Amino acid sequence: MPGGDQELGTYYVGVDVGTGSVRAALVDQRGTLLAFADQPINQWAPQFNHHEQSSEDIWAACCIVTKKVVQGIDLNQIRGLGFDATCSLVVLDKQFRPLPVNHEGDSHRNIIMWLDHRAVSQVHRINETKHSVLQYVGGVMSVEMQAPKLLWLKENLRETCWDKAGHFFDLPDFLSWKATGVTARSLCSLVCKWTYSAEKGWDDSFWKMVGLEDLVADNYSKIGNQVLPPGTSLGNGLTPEAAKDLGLPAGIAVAASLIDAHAGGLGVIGADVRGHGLACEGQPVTSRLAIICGTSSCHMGISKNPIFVPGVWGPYFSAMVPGFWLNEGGQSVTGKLIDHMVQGHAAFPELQAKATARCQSIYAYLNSHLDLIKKAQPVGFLTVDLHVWPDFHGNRSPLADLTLKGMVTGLKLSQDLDDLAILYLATVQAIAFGTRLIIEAMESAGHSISTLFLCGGLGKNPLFVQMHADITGMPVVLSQEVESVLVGAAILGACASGDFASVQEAMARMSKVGKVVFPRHEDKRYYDKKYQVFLKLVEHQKEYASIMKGD
Ligand SMILES: Nc1ncnc2c1ncn2[C@@H]1O[C@H](COP(=O)(O)OP(=O)(O)O)[C@@H](O)[C@H]1O
Ligand SMILES: O=C(CO)[C@H](O)[C@H](O)COP(=O)(O)O
Repeated sequence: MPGGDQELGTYYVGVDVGTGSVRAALVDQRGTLLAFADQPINQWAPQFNHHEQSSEDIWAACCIVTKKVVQGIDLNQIRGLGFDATCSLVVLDKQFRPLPVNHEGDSHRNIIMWLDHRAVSQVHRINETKHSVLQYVGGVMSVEMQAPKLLWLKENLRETCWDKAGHFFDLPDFLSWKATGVTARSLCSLVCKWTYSAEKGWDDSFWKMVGLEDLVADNYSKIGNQVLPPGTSLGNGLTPEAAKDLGLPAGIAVAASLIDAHAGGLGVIGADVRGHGLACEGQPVTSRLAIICGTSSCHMGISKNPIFVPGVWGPYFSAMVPGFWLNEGGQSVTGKLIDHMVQGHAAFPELQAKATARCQSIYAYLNSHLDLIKKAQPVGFLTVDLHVWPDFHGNRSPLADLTLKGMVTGLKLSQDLDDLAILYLATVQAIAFGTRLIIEAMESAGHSISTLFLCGGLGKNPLFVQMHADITGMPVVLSQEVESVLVGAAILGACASGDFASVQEAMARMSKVGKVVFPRHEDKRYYDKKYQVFLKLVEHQKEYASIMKGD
């Protein structure tokens, strides 16, 4: 059990690999960040819907940020290291060298990213099998999961990739292997993205039915036949080679990893909420929904018994909080959608110039511009005649329809900064309405949610947070540490070190409430009307598709 003085001199390193950058933090036993560093990472999009990265680039970025956060620290005070990452697919050959996942044969690009939608035909065929494992991914497998991507590689890059492959890793597991030499996979990645069951293991019949029987033949050695709960200490800890790369002592405990959204969930969901006037105070932790909002948004709700929510991933046993089932709703592009809408507008250069002149981020500038133009009315009312449907990259939850597209209605001929600001507001609102739709689906299946715990890059945007509160009608809790995903990664390191008896204990000690944003109930009628329009948009989109399909 950690004690007062010991707490001050004991640190963990958390490393978070997001879509756009790698971040690291030095975190103490109270969950306070003492140092933070980040480093952008490369992405390639060689064709539409293909998104690739490099495991060598990502490891190099992990090394840069880790070295930075431990500078000037007595390294003996670091007790554990935890990684989280996006659920992207890393491909290595039998000697653990990168293999190309592209027609160009560029082996540097050996990662098919999570948001890659190349395997559309493969996922359709997988879903047509109606195999029972699909019950545990919301009834429909997503093109963003690993089975369709593996099938795509087998069908499209047989000689250059599939036949030579020795190891297919989820990115979080690649990182823990790189740090320790241990190829064991995390229960989190295998359960959430690879159809593994925490209770029954792999289902041979699924892999045979979808045409990936070769993975069964060698007892799943390429995709993982040793599976450990997140936070378990791996092998003999950090290898001397990885220790040199990262600037850390060899032998320190390294944890079995988590997917990034799940690390965010650990970083926020277990906080002590007493004294904040929240409905979840004194209620089970199952009344909390963690929302991790970066490039995408992930909605993580837990339950004591399995809850089957059509179109919402899961239920996954012990994939985030041990002993609890997890349902994971999601929106494939949120931060990326806001960036896309803003950067693609004709007034973007003007916005950039004005924000730079004021030394503000473009989003801080847009938020203050909206405050100027709203006059006496609430800011959200500026979009009375402008509505957005946000599925520019398909719908992950709860419609589970990757064919859906984005929609905007209410456009005018002007293209000035006011228009840009209002379009940005309507996009933020559309994402919040998408969250409301996911919450409604989870509640009608049996969840009972009263409070949102929001983190990720979009948690730094006060407008995004307020709109989530107003549109869902629920309070939004922000953590004391903005970089809560890194707190989640550090919690893994803390568990691996043995300093905490359980993930739950580490969560309770290390996640802390910061600010609470309450909904403006007086605006409810307006948002209820906008929600009606929101639902009509998708109904109409489906009608258009059906008209165009008809004779
Ligand atoms: N200070 C900020 N203000 C407003 N939005 C922000 C800010 N920082 C990041 N974002 C938004 O957050 C998104 C990235 O979040 P992040 O958690 O870093 O993503 P990822 O983990 O996917 O790399 C960006 O797309 C951007 O829209
Ligand atoms: O599928 C996911 C989690 O299960 C995430 O959407 C994916 O990992 C990307 O995360 P981020 O938006 O933070 O980059």
